[in-house]
Amino acid sequence: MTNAMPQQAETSVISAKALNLTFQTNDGPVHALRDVNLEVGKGDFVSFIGPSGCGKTTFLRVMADLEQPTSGEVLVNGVSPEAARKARAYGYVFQAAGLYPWRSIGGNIRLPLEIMGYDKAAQAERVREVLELVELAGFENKYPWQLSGGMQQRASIARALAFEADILLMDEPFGALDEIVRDHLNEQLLALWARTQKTICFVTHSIPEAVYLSTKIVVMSPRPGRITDVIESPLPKERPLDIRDTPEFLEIAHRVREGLRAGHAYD
Ligand SMILES: Nc1ncnc2c1ncn2[C@@H]1O[C@H](COP(=O)(O)OP(=O)(O)OP(=O)(O)O)[C@@H](O)[C@H]1O
Repeated sequence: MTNAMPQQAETSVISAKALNLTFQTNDGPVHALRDVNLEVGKGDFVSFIGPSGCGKTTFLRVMADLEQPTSGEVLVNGVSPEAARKARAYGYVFQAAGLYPWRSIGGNIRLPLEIMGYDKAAQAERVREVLELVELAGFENKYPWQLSGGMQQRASIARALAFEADILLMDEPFGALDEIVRDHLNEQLLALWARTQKTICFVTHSIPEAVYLSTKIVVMSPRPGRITDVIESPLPKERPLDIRDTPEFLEIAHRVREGLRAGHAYD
């Protein structure tokens, strides 16, 4: 018997077409994004890597409806970023954990749920679930200052996961952490991604981090901010940390480095 179901075409979760964004500043126009085209499939883990000022954060902010493009189009889940924001299609994790110091960890995670009108029982259930996902079960009543930097960043990820969005936008979430903690969080994030099947857009400055985490690596260069290479990773989904010593890993890292070098102005 043949399967009569048509093969499901890969659905684009993020689709950018001829995207341009120019900031008007007192020193003249800044071309933060120039002719950016990108398709991100469901369940992809996409890293954006490039030197300071190449438009990584701006691109993420366009997806999140925090910046408006000058021209071109971005669709998130097939709709405008504004419609996606209203539908709570994504969670956003910032560079700094950004937890409210006067609220407990549980209170911080509950905040978006309170705003969205989840009832008390559903809030409690969701907080418990996401704290487990980021391995912070039992820390609900602690305050941010009682947690290490890595734990705070995990709590911030838990908050972004709380309202069950399919997309996670992460702007250099581990940039301020030391390498050992960062390695550990990278492992945990991969496990979380595998468990939840989310689509993740992740900004980073680190080549090993981008190669270790991603199914797709987007290399960007500044002035004007544009995409110079998109690498589909041949690495398996199952990735122990020591995969970073394999020839396949080093080959991709080399290609990313070459892409960064080609687009670098050295000024
Ligand atoms: N609101 C703004 N007004 C004017 N210029 C801006 C604004 N936001 C960003 N820019 C400029 O746009 C360019 C891209 O900035 P963006 O923050 O997206 O870069 P980035 O690649 O994320 O950098 P970093 O790695 O340092 O975070 C930079 O030249 C920046 O100075």
